[in-house]
Amino acid sequence: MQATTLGYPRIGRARDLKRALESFWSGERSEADLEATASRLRATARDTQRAAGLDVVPCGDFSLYDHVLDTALAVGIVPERFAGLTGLRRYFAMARGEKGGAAPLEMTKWFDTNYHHLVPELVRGQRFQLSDAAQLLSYREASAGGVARPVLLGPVTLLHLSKAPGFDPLDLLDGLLPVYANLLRVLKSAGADWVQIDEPVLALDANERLQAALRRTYDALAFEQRPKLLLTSYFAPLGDNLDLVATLPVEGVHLDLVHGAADLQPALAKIPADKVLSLGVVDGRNVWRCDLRRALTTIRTVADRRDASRLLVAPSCSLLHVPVSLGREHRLDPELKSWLAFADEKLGEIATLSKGAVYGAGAIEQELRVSDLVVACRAASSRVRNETIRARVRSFDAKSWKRKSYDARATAQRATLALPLLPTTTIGSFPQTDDIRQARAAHRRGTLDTAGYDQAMRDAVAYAVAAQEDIGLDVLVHGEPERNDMVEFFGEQLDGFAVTEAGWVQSYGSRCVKPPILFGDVQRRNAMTVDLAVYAQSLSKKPVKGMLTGPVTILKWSFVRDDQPLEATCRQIAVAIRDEVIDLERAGLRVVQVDEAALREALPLEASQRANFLRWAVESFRIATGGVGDATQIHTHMCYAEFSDIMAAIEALDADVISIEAARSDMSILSSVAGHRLNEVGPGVYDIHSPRVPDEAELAGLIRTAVRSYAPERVWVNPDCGLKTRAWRDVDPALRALVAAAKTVRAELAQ
Ligand SMILES: CN1c2c(nc(N)[nH]c2=O)NC[C@@H]1CNc1ccc(C(=O)N[C@@H](CCC(=O)N[C@@H](CCC(=O)N[C@@H](CCC(=O)O)C(=O)O)C(=O)O)C(=O)O)cc1
Ligand SMILES: N[C@@H](CCS)C(=O)O
Ligand SMILES: [Zn+2]
Repeated sequence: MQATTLGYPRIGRARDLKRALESFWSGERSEADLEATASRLRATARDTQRAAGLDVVPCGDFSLYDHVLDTALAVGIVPERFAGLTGLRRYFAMARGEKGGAAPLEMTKWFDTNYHHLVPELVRGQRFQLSDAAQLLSYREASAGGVARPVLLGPVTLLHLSKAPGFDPLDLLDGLLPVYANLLRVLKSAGADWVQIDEPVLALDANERLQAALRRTYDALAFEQRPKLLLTSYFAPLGDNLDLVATLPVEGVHLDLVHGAADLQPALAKIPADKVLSLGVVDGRNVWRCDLRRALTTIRTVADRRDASRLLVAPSCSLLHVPVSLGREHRLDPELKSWLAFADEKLGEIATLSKGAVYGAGAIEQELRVSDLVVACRAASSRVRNETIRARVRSFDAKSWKRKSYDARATAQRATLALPLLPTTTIGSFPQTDDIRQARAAHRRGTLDTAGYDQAMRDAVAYAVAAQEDIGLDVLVHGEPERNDMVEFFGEQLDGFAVTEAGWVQSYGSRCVKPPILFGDVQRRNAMTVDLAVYAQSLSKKPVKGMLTGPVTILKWSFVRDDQPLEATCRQIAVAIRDEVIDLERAGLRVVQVDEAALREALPLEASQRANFLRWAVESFRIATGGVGDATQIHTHMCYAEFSDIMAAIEALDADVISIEAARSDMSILSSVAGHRLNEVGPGVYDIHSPRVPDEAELAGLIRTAVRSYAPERVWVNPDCGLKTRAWRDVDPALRALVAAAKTVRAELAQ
């Protein structure tokens, strides 16, 4: 029995990677500095995992930006437009774009997580070649001090996640497999005994096309001179893919026994006994301490039937999705803290379980007792349940969210808002400048008092409103300066949530989030956003949008309690947001946006669970937004473009206006939107994830595409997402170009 992980957080304890990347991009630090930080981070990850008692440590799980991009580069998938570039310049151009340069790769969510990966671009007749030695180097680096297992993204998942205009990416599999075979040979000759090959497509519902590709792949890779393969999938049960997995010619299989506990018995029956099983019993997606006794029972069930030398104890998935260490949390309530385990604490749990499995429960008696106590205390804690909240939440039913028809609402809204055709707006946030962040940091440290901080935020709002007036936007926002993050900000104010000091998790590249911890019943104590929204509205005659995060997004981007169905938790958040929407309307705001940026990402991977999820997700949104009058215009926003499969649910949200990401994919989302009654739609025309500043002609072209596929009187013009990551020097010209482009197309339509 050996203890292992599938991957470790890359960003470092103090977000060292973020700082190293951003200073490299700004030209302050050299490539050598960046590589030195990366190498130090990999060494620290290895040392930490070994010191925690892990027997096998993964390598190659580190990435400077994204592991899907790394894999694409390793096999030579480089779009033609980057052909003139090499090395890190090419790498980051593909990841983020360059000013005045080619557009970067698209970015999308890694399965149902808040981690974004880049989308490799394939062409017909795509040639592959082994072109990057990163895996080999990381293996050499890691194996110097102990047993290391290289991690590779599998060929089927790589192709499945890639863009292949007009053809099936899996058609290219035969050309790709020899490159993987070469890579495996190289790793073998460097000494790698095992390679972890991640094929999370196996968490998707079984389909013949993927299954055939997986069969073809692992048959082709079943040659003698290669390392043994540990095939992993995670985030959902293998389900109907289990029969396939059980018969693939690989030497080991990982099971996510947290999200796929139902796989265990069939896996034991079907996976041949001579294969290694990796038992993912520690939750790699959430922050609750593992119920060690329960996990040990699971491991024992397997150990009773299998040779222990062929078992691994592991987290359910890579630890990429949880913060690094609880060691940096000094302000968390001690009771709540005692319930938690971040990545480093999870390493300890894995090592303990492996010890308990080898030497018996007696060898970990102390740890089991503490774990039992935590489980019992959490279940009995008065912090978790509040009957008053529960009674109030139960009182909301379909009557509470019924609004009049869109047509009736639109008439009322047109009368009060008096907007032009193709109204222009933004998604909510304006640049989080150094001044804003420093004011917040000073306030946190106690060197700026609350009055001073509030004034700094009001100044930022005034600046944003004046800028929007000057630029000529039609519906304004206050700019969200007071929000460290669109979810954490609400987590700080709602009962039932706790926030961390340093619980950072990578979202994309150098960008991180600090998901709040939703541990108990949720309610709103006080108005959370009304003051600044009212202040912003007082500065302009144009309508200002109140700005809130929706219940599904708050739920999805928090670490959520696992002691009740998500539906019940989401409803509680919905009622709290409803109170805020109503307060904004009462305070005079005529437009309120309730972002559901995470709705698509929250869609369960298993098709059988989707309808139920979509029902309660839609109900939650409608509870949140259904308390206002007809003339109040409800906007929502989603910054994840893959939603052709949830269009009916998006329609059922019945928002008056929805803004959606579209720019990086050349408005291809419009083909899904057309044919649906989505009321009014704002397909994003400005890709805010890139430092590129779009020009007016490019934006006008995208707006023309939009009005060709959707009735012009229902089209809005806006960026893809919030502007918090950009600088005013870029935002200002980009939004001026956006307003000018809207005017140009408006004039064309009037002819
Ligand atoms: C829309 N997106 C979001 C997602 N998930 C969320 N939870 N929130 C989102 O907005 N998922 C999908 C996308 C992902 N997009 C982004 C975009 C931008 C960021 C980002 O910029 N993150 C920031 C961190 C934001 C934050 O919390 N800032 C704090 C400052 C924290 C800080 O740096 N503190 C310093 C201390 C400073 C001092 O004391 O001197 C420190 O801790 O060292 C704030 O504003 O107060 C980032 O920098 O990565 C994320 C996702
Ligand atoms: N209102 C938020 C939405 C991001 S998804 C923002 O503008 O940053
Ligand atoms: Zn967004």
